Amino acid sequence: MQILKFGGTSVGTAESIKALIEILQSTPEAEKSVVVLSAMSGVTNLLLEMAEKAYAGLGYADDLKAMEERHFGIIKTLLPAAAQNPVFTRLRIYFNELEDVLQSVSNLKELSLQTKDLVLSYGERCSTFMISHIARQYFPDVLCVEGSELIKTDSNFGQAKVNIPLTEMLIRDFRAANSEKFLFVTGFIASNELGRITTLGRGGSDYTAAIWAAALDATAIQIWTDVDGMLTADPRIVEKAFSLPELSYTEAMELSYFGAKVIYPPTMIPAFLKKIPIVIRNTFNTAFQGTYIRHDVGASELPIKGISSINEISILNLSGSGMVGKAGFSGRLFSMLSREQINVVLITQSSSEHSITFAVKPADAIQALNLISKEFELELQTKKLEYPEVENGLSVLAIVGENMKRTPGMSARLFNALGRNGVNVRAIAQGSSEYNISVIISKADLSKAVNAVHDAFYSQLKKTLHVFCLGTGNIGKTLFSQLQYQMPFLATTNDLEVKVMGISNSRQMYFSESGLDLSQWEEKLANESLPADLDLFVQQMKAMNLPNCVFVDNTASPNPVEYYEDILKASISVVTCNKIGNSGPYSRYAAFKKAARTFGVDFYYETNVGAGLPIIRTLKDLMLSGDKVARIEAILSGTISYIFNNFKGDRLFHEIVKEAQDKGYTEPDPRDDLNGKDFMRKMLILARDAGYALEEADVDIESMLPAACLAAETVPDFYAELEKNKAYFEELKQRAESSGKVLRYIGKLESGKVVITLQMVDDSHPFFMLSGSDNIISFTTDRYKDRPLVIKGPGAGAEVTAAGVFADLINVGKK
Ligand SMILES: NC(=O)C1=CN([C@@H]2O[C@H](COP(=O)(O)OP(=O)(O)OC[C@H]3O[C@@H](n4cnc5c(N)ncnc54)[C@H](O)[C@@H]3O)[C@@H](O)[C@H]2O)C=CC1
Ligand SMILES: N[C@@H](CC=O)C(=O)O
Ligand code: NA
Repeated sequence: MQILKFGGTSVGTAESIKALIEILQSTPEAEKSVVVLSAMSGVTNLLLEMAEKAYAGLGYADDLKAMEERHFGIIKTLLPAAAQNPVFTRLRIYFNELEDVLQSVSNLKELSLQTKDLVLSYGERCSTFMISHIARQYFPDVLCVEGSELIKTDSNFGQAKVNIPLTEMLIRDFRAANSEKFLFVTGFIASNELGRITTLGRGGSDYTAAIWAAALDATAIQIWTDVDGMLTADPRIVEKAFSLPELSYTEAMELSYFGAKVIYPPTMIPAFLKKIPIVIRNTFNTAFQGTYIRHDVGASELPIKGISSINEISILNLSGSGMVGKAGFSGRLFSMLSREQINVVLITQSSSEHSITFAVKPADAIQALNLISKEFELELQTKKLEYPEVENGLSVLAIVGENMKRTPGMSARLFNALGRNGVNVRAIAQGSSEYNISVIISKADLSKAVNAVHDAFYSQLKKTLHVFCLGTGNIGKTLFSQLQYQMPFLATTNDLEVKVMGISNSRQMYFSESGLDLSQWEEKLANESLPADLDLFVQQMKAMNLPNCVFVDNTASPNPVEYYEDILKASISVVTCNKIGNSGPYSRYAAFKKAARTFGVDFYYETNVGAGLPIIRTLKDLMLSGDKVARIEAILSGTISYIFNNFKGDRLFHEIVKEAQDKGYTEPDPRDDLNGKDFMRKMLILARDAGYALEEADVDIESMLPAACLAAETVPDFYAELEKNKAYFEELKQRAESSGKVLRYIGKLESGKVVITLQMVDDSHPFFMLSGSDNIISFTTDRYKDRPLVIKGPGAGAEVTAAGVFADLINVGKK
């Protein structure tokens, strides 16, 4: 025998009532079960409003009419004409009674809790009578039951306490006397010893179901609602929240305590005591098999069951020497609050006993403050206690699950996710049951925090990186197409999803609420963009306050660099291929590193040296493991490498430079390659990463260009000068070729000094054999002393560079 309870939305429309009937029809032995019904959705609130209007002397006739019409509409739609009359008649009686009650409220200007309960009772009475009659069309022995007569309570109207033994006896007797009937029972309402209507408070119809289940030893309670059971988090906050197949009672309790509104577990206690399983089902999606809440849950793969949250909370902090070692202090505090019906949501106490922090609903905060002022007047006056202050604008986030008890590292995972996302934790509480760890955080961070924590715990889901990209040139656009192409691969092999939330070039910027469709970035920028404004771009990125957020700089501009430190300090990781940041003043380079370390985010710039080649990463690993770099020798200009590798036979120097530019090897301004500046930047960055605090002026560059080329004021002038000086380049080439050598532009770091020189090397030199845009780097270190560690490969070009940026992004995502 089961109890089936249908909530307000499940009885709210003709469609949903049809669905309810279908559910009953497909329930095996439905007639043996008991159906408990709520009022039609919105009706309870409407009744309350009518009562209040009557009390205020305002008109309520329209509302009453609307309520009547809603019910009558259902009757006309779902009952054949011949069956309608008795239902109309009964409901008219109810509406007349209700009108009389409201009229007296209006006349007497008196609205007691008792009267309110009476007014509210018409919601369940109307819906249950009506639906039981509709059900009669399909089931022969339906009986509508005024549940209020069987559930006996005290006279605490609005939140009456049930006399369980008496109620259970009445229910059992009633059932025995009607054993052949299919019972449809009003939820929520009960009566006191005088037979006056009372109500059961929050979650009242669930409570009715649980009471009936316990009284009749039901095998299960089905709670039919309008969502897919209990979810891992509030789906309005977390898009990826998913339905839980199974929970223990305790987990359901903990989860619902903060938030999850599907059921109100305290009402389930009668079922809990008798170990009756509860299943939450969706009237509008019967394919969903339900969330089971039961005593004997199986082992779960999930590290936690869910994340619950309270959007708005206030905290009070009480501190002072008067508390230390004072037995009974907290007892006095909390019993006083409970006496005054102030619900304390969470408590933390420092082990020094010097302070207690507790959280309450914002509406209770001022009252709590006043009560404390009174209760501890003496202690406050004698300064044994500090005057407490209320802090508002806070939220609670809690992770819940029985598995936490057995698994170490759960809190580490929670705090790591919060820390990396710059969520400051104001207070922490862990239930001694270890089923729940709660943190108090700023309300502005709640959504980011819940999403970040959800990503951190449910690793079987894709983690989402929220990315903001500057630059849509050579590298930027290649990155977008790689991202777009690799999206499915990322999802399957890396459990990662990359959402580009904002893009900008130097002219326009565009933000997306839900992540940009990368096949449309050009149209979006062209048609739906704002004028580019870097300041605003960064502001907006911060304001969106998204979890796992990354800023990507694919420009060659000094401007974005000004924001890196600030961005890192906002707990947003930075990935950059722009070398200007790391090769500027050393103090700024150091500040980036420090900000990333302090705020627990990543600052990745692999492509600053050798494009996608793993140079920065390799050097970092060497340094991390305590190795010392004695010497670095390298060819790090892909452009110059390409030029020297192709400057052969009768080819002209300036033509090959143009070719390198067309192939995307050069900087946006190719002069930056040929004048050695780009190479200088790379050597400087390497030297700094190797532990040398060098500045640009410390790098000695031998120019490979005649002075006139270096002086060219524009890029076209530069090309013209290169052409004019073709004899110079020709002579260089001849000299090298005639001695069986090749031209190489080589950087060297040794003893803390960096030099970049133009050399001619023969085939005995390790840098002799290069082709295309190859870079080569050799590290001589304490460990790689006799034979250096060498990395070689294409060191320029859009594909390899964008791929390096991409890899940096993925590495941020992996954390
Ligand atoms: N080409 C290569 O092989 C490699 C290039 N890089 C670096 O990649 C970066 C980008 O190079 P390219 O894509 O070739 O340059 P590009 O000139 O093709 O594109 C630069 C983009 O940045 C945008 N931009 C400039 N200032 C901006 C600002 N203040 N705000 C927003 N957007 C701005 C421009 O509108 C353009 O979309 C450079 O820093 C370069 O050093 C790094 C490694 C290798
Ligand atoms: N312009 C650069 C590209 C890589 O940083 C080069 O030619 O090496
Ligand atoms: Na690299």
